[in-house]
Amino acid sequence: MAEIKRPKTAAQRLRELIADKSKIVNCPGVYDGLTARLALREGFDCLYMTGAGTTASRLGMPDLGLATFNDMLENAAMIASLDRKTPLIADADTGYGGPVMVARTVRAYITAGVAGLHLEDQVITKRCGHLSGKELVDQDTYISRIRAAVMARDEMRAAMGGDIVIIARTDALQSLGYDQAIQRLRLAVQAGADVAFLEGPTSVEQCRQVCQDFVDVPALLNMVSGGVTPNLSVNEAQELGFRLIIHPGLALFPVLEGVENAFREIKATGKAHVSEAQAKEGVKKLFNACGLRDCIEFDAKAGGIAYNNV
Ligand SMILES: C[C@](O)(C(=O)O)[C@H](CC(=O)O)C(=O)O
Repeated sequence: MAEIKRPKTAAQRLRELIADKSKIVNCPGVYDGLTARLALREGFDCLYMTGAGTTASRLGMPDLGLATFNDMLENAAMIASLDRKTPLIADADTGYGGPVMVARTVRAYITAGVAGLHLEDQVITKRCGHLSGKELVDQDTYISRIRAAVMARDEMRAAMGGDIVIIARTDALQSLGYDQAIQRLRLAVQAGADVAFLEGPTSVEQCRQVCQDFVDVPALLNMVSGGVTPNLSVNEAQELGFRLIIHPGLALFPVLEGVENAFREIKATGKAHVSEAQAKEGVKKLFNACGLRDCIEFDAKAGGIAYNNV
C-alpha cells in the first residue's frame, strides 16, 4: 500500500521559518476573522493573534487580563482554521492558572492547530506589557509555568505528533532590570522554551544586547507602536539580530481611527462615505476578502446549488 504523506503541522512550518537564519519571521497582529483574512491575502508567512486585540474586539475591554482561556482559545482556533498552511502564533498571557492549567492551555492550542504561543511572568491580573506598574510572579512560579508548557508539549508529541513553539516572555525588565529579566529568560530556555521574548526593551541598545545574549536561541521583538520600545522597521529588527517580530497593533489602530471617523462623519453629515473601490466592487469587496469565491466553488464541487447564482 502506498505510504500516505503526512502534511506538515503548523508548528513544523513555524520551526522551519525560524530555522532560516537569513530571514526574520514578520507577523502582523490580527484579532478576528477579517483582519486574519486580510493578512493572509497579503501573503504573510506567519500571523500573530494579539491578546489585546482579542480582548478589545471580543469583550470591548482593555488589555488587563480579562480575556479568559476560552475567549483566547476560541479566537485562536477560528483564526488558525482559516488557512492551515500559514502558522499562527497566539498570545497565551500567563497560561491562565497554575501548572495544570498551563498544560491544559498548551494542549488545547496544539489541538486547535496553533503553531506557537507565548507565556509570561506577570500575575493573573496582568496588563499590557507597555503599561506601567506591572506585577510579576516569582522566578520559580514563572519557570514552573514554562516547565508545565514543555511537559504538555512533549506529552502531545509522544501521543499524536502534536507540537507547538513555546515562546518565553518576561515582563521583568520594568521592575527588576535587564540582568534579572535575562536570567528569567535563560532559565525558561533551560526548561525547554524555544524562543526568548524580552517584553518592552526601551532602547536600541537593549534590543541589540538581548539578541547577543541569546545567540543560539531565537529572540522575538514585540513592536508595539506607541509603546515603550523604539519604533523599529522589520529590517532594523533583523539587523539587530531578532528572528521574529510581531506587530500587535497593526490592524487595531487603523480600525480604531477609521471606524471612529466613519461614525463621526455619518453623525455629522448623515451620509456615509463610499470609497471608489467600494462603489466599483460593491458589497462583494468585503465578501471576496473573506473567501466568497472559494465557498461558492466548494459548494458547487460538492453538488450544492444554493450559490450558483451569487
Ligand atoms: C503583545 C501583547 O501581549 C498583545 O496582547 O498583543 C500586548 C500588546 C499591547 O497591549 O499592545 C503586550 O505587549 O502586552
